[in-house]
Amino acid sequence: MTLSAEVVVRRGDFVLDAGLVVGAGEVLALLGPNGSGKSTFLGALAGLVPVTAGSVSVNERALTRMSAGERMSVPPHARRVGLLGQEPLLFPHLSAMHNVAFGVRAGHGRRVAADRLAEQWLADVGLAGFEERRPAELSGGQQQRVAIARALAAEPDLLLLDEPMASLDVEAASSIRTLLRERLSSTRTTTVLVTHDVVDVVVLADRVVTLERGRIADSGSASDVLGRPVNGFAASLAGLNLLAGRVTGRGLVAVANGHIFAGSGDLPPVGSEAWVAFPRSAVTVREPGAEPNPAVENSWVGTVAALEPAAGGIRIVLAGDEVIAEVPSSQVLARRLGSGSAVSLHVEPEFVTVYPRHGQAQDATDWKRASD
Ligand SMILES: Nc1ncnc2c1ncn2[C@@H]1O[C@H](COP(=O)(O)OP(=O)(O)OP(=O)(O)O)[C@@H](O)[C@H]1O
Repeated sequence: MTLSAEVVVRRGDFVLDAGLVVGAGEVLALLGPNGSGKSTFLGALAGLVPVTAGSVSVNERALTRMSAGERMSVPPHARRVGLLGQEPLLFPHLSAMHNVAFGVRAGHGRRVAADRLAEQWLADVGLAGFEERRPAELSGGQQQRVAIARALAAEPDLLLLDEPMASLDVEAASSIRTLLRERLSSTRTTTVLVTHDVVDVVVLADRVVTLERGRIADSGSASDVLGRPVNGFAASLAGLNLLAGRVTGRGLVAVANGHIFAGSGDLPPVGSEAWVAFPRSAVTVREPGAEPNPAVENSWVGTVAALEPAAGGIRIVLAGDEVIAEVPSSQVLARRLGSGSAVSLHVEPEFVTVYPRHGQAQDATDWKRASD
């Protein structure tokens, strides 16, 4: 089933004005900073949030048509659209099997064999033997498995996933992610997945769209959007620093604060605007006193504004500098770094990617201000 949506939704001062096409069986990840309109978009697709103008259809079936001459919206329960959020929202008084059987009946519109199919679904999500348990007798991860079985058993034309792993611990999230991947590909369910987790994108998504302030900011394959980001949100999700600059020489880009970066990639001509991207983890903190020569690229001095936890170490946030460094905690301890410490930083050119910047009015940190 192919989803086509082009909607305008007004919520107070906020306006969502965005379109999506998701191919049959495709999993599209919808990313964006807090408040960019992801849940509003899912709500519009599910029929839970009123659409001001535009249309939503799945294959040839219109779900919403809002124009000057027509106001039509299929109610949520009649859309054949499944919605699964952070919370499993199971019926507490029903057993796991009856929760799933409810989904089966919703999809098939009849009672026949619902329990048998539900049993099969529970086995498919790794819960054989748990049929008679009520939600309160299941772990959070097991409850989410039941919710996935219930949603997919209804054979929805479109499945909407709103951060389905966000409230699970790392281990449960990982197994639910694997389960979703198997089930979505075997059922070829057209899916829109909202997430803040890069692992969800890498494991589940065929394609990625980023939203910023209610508009589509970028779209493409996961490797395009995360490997060559054009906004700070996607860069941050990918663990990259992203700086806007201008090409000053072959492979050299001067960024806003005057630092020069040498890198490689799809090099635009001298004088044109370019992005400079490099992993936060590729930034090294040098010994104090090893002051950089300002004439040498990729080295600069900063002041530590804050130290934060990061995967595998400590994130160094610099004062008045967009660059973030993620280093092993041993480096921070050895150099006794703390708020206010001066640091000498460096990134090897082999980690620096340069690519053209076409007419993007926003700078890489705009999204932070937008989500404040
Ligand atoms: N019921 C509502 N009434 C009015 N405005 C709302 C309502 N719900 C959300 N908004 C506004 O709509 C905008 C988009 O919110 P939305 O929840 O869609 O963003 P999001 O991208 O899903 O954010 P998050 O990642 O934090 O969940 C925000 O500015 C929010 O304040």
